[in-house]
Amino acid sequence: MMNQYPQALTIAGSDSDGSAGMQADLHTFQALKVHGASVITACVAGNSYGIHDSVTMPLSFINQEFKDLADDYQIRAAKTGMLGDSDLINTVVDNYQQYDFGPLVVDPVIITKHGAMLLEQSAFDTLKTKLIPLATVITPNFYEAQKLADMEINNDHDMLTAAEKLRNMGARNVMVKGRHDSDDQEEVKDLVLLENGDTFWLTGKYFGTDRKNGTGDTLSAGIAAELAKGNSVTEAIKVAKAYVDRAIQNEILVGHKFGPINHWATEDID
Ligand SMILES: Nc1ncnc2c1ncn2[C@@H]1O[C@H](COP(=O)(O)OP(=O)(O)O)[C@@H](O)[C@H]1O
Ligand SMILES: Cc1ncc(COP(=O)(O)OP(=O)(O)O)c(N)n1
Repeated sequence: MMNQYPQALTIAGSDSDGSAGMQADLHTFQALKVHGASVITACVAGNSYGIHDSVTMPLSFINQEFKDLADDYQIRAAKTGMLGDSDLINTVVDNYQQYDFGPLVVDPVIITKHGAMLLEQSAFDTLKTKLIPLATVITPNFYEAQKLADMEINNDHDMLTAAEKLRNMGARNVMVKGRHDSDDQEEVKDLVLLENGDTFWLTGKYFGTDRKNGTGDTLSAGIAAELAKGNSVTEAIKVAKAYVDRAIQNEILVGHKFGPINHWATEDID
């Protein structure tokens, strides 16, 4: 009998150095034993020193990618990553509403941890009003949560308020990722607000390294992979978080500066 693997979809940008974007998503799908399909929205040219150029895909091409997958594959969950501008978001939303690709994890990619803008400011409203209401889970980082909730986050209570604001925009479950920008900190704390109003915190040891590109993409792809297997949102988030933790804490030497996390970490340790 042929092996069967659940199928998941990443709707994201390509990152040429393989550290983030769609490449990180596909590494994650592979490691978590899910077949990864992709709708490519944009391409960025870059390496471990930074991003140097980007282009977006023609909207007609994106429509065709969706159609071809819907015609043939059985996608059980999807995630969005870099969407670039308002037209792209609208195209993704229209296609997602037309086809059945299962639960949707929205990683509201706005800016990389090294400061490259990956979403036009003029698209923030479209993101909030069109895409967020489709999210089964949304995974903003600290900066994105502040931008989307239009508030400053200074403490745990603020994180919860921001999560509630995002849920009021229509996201069913929200994971607000905590700060990790100071070598003085000992832990990182992410907050999860579930559809039923329950909350829990995920804490992990802060790991000081330059080799941590793609953490957010990996986390959201991990959640999508586990949802494609039929796991609950809570289980999916916990598995994805554990995967990212291992990938950060077992550095690999790829690139000369800000390198990728380690997608072999679970294999190497087990
Ligand atoms: N240096 C670090 N040490 C430990 N955990 C980290 C570190 N950096 C990020 N994480 C974790 O990685 C996950 C992805 O978050 P984050 O890096 O904030 O996303 P993004 O790439 O979207 O900015 C979160 O669970 C976060 O807590
Ligand atoms: C094409 C592309 N998409 C997304 C990112 C950002 O990746 P993310 O994992 O959200 O953030 P970093 O950890 O890389 O900052 C990217 N760089 N390229």
